[in-house]
Amino acid sequence: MPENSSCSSASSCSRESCEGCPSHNKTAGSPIAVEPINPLSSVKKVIGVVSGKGGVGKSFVTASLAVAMQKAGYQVGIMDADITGPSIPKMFGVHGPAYGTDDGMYAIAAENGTKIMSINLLVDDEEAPVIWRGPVIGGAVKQFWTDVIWGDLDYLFVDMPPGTGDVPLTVFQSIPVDGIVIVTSPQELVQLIVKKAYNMATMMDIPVLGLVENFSYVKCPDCGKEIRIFGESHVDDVAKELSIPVFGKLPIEPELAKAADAGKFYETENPYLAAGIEALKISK
Ligand SMILES: Nc1ncnc2c1ncn2[C@@H]1O[C@H](COP(=O)(O)OP(=O)(O)OP(=O)(O)O)[C@@H](O)[C@H]1O
Repeated sequence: MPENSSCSSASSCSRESCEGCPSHNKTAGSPIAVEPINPLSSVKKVIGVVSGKGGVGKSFVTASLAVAMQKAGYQVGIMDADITGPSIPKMFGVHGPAYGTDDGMYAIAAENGTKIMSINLLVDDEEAPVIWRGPVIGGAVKQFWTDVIWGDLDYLFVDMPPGTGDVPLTVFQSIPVDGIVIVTSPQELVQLIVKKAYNMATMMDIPVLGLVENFSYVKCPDCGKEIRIFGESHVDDVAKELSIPVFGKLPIEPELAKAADAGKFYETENPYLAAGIEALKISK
C-alpha cells in the first residue's frame, strides 16, 4: 500500500513521501499553498478546463470559452498547460518567440486581444516534441503562473493536460484555480471518466463549475438531422448525479475545425456554450 494512503484529505501533512498526495500542504479549512502570480499580472478568475482522458476537445472548448468571453468585453488569457500537446497558439494564429525581460516573459496577444502563453511560444522549433518528465512539465506550468506577465485579466483559462495524473495535480497545487469545467464526449465510459476528474477536483477543494459534452452529434448538411456518431448522450445523467450544470453540447462543426486549423479561431461564433458563458460571467 502506498505510504500516503493513510492521509486524510482534510489533515495537514508535510511528509516528503506525501509529495503528490492531494492532502499534502493542506491544513483543515485552508487552501492549498499556491505559488504567487507574477507581480505584473492580476487575474480575477482562473478557470481550468479538464478532461478525464485525451482527445475529447478540451483545447477546442477552452478556446471557445475564451473567444466568447473576449467578445463579451472581458480581458482574457489562455494558459496552455497541455505542455506535450500544445494547440492553443496554432488555433489563434500566434507564434513565438515570446519576449522576456528581468520582470518575466510577456504573454503574446492574438489578433482579438486574447493573451496566450504556451510552450510552443518558447521553443525554437514548434514541431519538435517536448520529451520531458512529469516534474519538469509541472515546473514549466508553474512558471507560466509565476514568471509570465499577463497584465490585468478578468479570466485566465487554463487548458489543462489531459487525465488525472501528475501534471494536473501540480497545476491544481500551484495555481489558485477558482473552478474547473469538465469536457467529455458521448460514450459509455463517460460517467466513469467524468467522475474521476470530478473527484480529483473535489479532493483538492476546487469547485466543478460545469460539464461540456463535445462531439455530441453532427448535423446532416442536406436534411439537418442530428446524427449521434459516438452514441447517445449520458451527460445529463452524470450532471444530475453530481449536481453540476451542463454548460452545453457541442456538435462536430467542420467550420469551427477549419477556423482552428487556419489560426482564426477568434473569428468564430459558437452558440452552443451560451449557458456556460452566462454562468461564468463576473461583473466587470
Ligand atoms: N466540436 C468540434 N467540431 C469540430 N472539430 C472539433 C470539435 N472539437 C474538437 N475538434 C477538433 O478535434 C481535434 C482535437 O481537439 P482538441 O485538440 O481540442 O482535443 P484535446 O482534448 O485538447 O486533445 P488532447 O487531450 O490530446 O490535448 C482538433 O483538431 C479540433 O479542432
